[in-house]
Amino acid sequence: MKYSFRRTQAKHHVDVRQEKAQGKIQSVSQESALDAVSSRGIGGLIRLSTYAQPHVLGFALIVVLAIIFNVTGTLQPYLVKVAIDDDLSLSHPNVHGLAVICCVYIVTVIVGVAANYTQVVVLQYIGQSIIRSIRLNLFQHITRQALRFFDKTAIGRLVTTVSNDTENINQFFTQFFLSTASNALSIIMIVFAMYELNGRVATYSMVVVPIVFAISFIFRKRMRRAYQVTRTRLSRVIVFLAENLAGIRIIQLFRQEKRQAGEFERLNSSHRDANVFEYGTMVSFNRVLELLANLSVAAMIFVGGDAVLHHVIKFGTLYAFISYIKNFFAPINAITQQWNTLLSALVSAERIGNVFRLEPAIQDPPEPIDVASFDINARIEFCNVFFAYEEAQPVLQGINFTIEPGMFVGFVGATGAGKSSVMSLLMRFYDASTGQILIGGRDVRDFRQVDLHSLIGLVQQDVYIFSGSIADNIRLFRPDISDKQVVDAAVTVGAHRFIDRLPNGYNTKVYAKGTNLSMGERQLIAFARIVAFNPRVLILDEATANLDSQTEEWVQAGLQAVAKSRTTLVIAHRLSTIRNADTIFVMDKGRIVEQGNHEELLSRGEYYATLHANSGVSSVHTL
Ligand SMILES: Nc1ncnc2c1ncn2[C@@H]1O[C@H](COP(=O)(O)OP(=O)(O)OP(=O)(O)O)[C@@H](O)[C@H]1O
Repeated sequence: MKYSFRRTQAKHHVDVRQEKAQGKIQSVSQESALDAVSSRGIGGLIRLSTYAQPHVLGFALIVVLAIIFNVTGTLQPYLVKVAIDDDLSLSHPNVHGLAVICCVYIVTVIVGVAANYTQVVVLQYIGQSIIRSIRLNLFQHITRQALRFFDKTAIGRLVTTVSNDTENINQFFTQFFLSTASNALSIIMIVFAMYELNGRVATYSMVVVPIVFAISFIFRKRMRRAYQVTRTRLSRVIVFLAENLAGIRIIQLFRQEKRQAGEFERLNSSHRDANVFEYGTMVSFNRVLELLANLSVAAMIFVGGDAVLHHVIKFGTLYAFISYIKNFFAPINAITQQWNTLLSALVSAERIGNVFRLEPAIQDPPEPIDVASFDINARIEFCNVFFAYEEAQPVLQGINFTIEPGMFVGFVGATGAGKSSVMSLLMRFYDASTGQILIGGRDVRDFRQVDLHSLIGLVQQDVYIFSGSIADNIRLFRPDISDKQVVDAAVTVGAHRFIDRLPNGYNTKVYAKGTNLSMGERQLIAFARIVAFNPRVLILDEATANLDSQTEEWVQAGLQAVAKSRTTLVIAHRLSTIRNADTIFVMDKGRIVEQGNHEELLSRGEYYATLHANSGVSSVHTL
């Protein structure tokens, strides 16, 4: 394919301008809290360096190895100089001296290679250990966040932080740290060696230093900008990919593949252009430095050659100078190439810091109830509860009810009436704006979240199945739930029938999200999970999908089995599910508008009776 860097460069500039105009490249003030980056600050990196503290000895070893590597590298041209000036230039060349220098040279090469190898391996180990700890802490911190956080945050954004941003920190410790320390040392040693050989010629050589600085200064700004644009565009590609893969069914159902592929292509092309521009800028910088290095060598051949002819320096010294000048540019080039590594580490450290700074919106109380010594009778009370996800959009408006231990109650109402929100508050996924929610007479905010969630089991409409075996999915990877308990739970809810027929029974592998199981089978596994975990309260958000009559019968029987001996709250989409409920709460626009058992509500002839009349022909949701 014919490729034009200039064209890409021009396109890149146009894209950047357009994106700025459209506000896609956001200023810090416009970005979300998670993306806010103060590009110059090194605070984030300093805070993350606490993860490097346990490896101080390892870093010390790396510094020693870097010194050894550089000393051997600097010695080599000097050894050649000694061989030329002291052994070869004599009227009778000193063959024994040459042999000694040859041996010493080989030793320096072997020692240098060994030091470099050990240095890289140790550094990789340290870098990977650091990111392992950061990733683990990030994962734990993210999973502690309240649901409200996940409502508003793109999952792709979090995936990028845990995968890419931590990798950038690794590169900082492994590449930037090693390269900068080692190359800086190399420059110092080369300058030292040059002045040792001949101060005047060394001073002439230093003329290039300000030129190198000027070139670096000019390119630095361009490289930084190019780098930031590339990262922003890569982040967009990842977020787009994550969201589209998560919603792939919908995309396929609505035949949006082509449109989404077009959008993905646009994002990818824009990332490619930014990347090509970034590399183009970097390569131009490298080539300019290389040109300067070669011009310096040419100048040295002329100036140094003249000095040799006038016996100011020896030929071997000229050889050493030429080698040192070439070697002088290599570390400068390497250091400037690390500029991007530093930049990305700075940005990533800030982004990681932004995640760590998030305070979970739902916090455990300082002195939680000791559930082990508290006999919870599982009475549930809502006392004048008001709630809104967004201010000014009330979702629950003065909810009051009491559910006695062991009761089976149903919640019905049109879509958006607030049924699921009631359950979310009971599970303390969110906190009520005002009012109180009590379990066994104790406020839900007085429990540790982990205790509350072991008291209340939740089966949602869309049962989540993890990749693993059926048994793993019933015990949810908890090793203390034995195989017998798993089978007993499945038998209790009637899931054993279908599991037993599978080729590998309880060890049958299921795909992530349970795509190789039917809706009813997933429901039964979710019921078995509840029995295995044995919570005191069960919340069931009944599946809306139509099950065949046989599976529906099994699911109903399963539900009766789990509901036995525990308080059960069912959000019913089919009124048949709650026909026998002790009480039914009928909700409308965030309020409980009716309450009673099936017969009482029917005889009243109001909202529930209308729902019932319509439920024969259509779903409750259509009201
Ligand atoms: N995470 C959320 N963020 C913002 N608003 C939400 C959120 N979840 C629900 N809502 C809004 O709160 C209101 C009540 O929703 P809720 O899910 O509790 O209703 P529901 O009765 O359970 O409906 P359905 O039967 O369709 O599940 C709706 O207007 C909905 O748009």
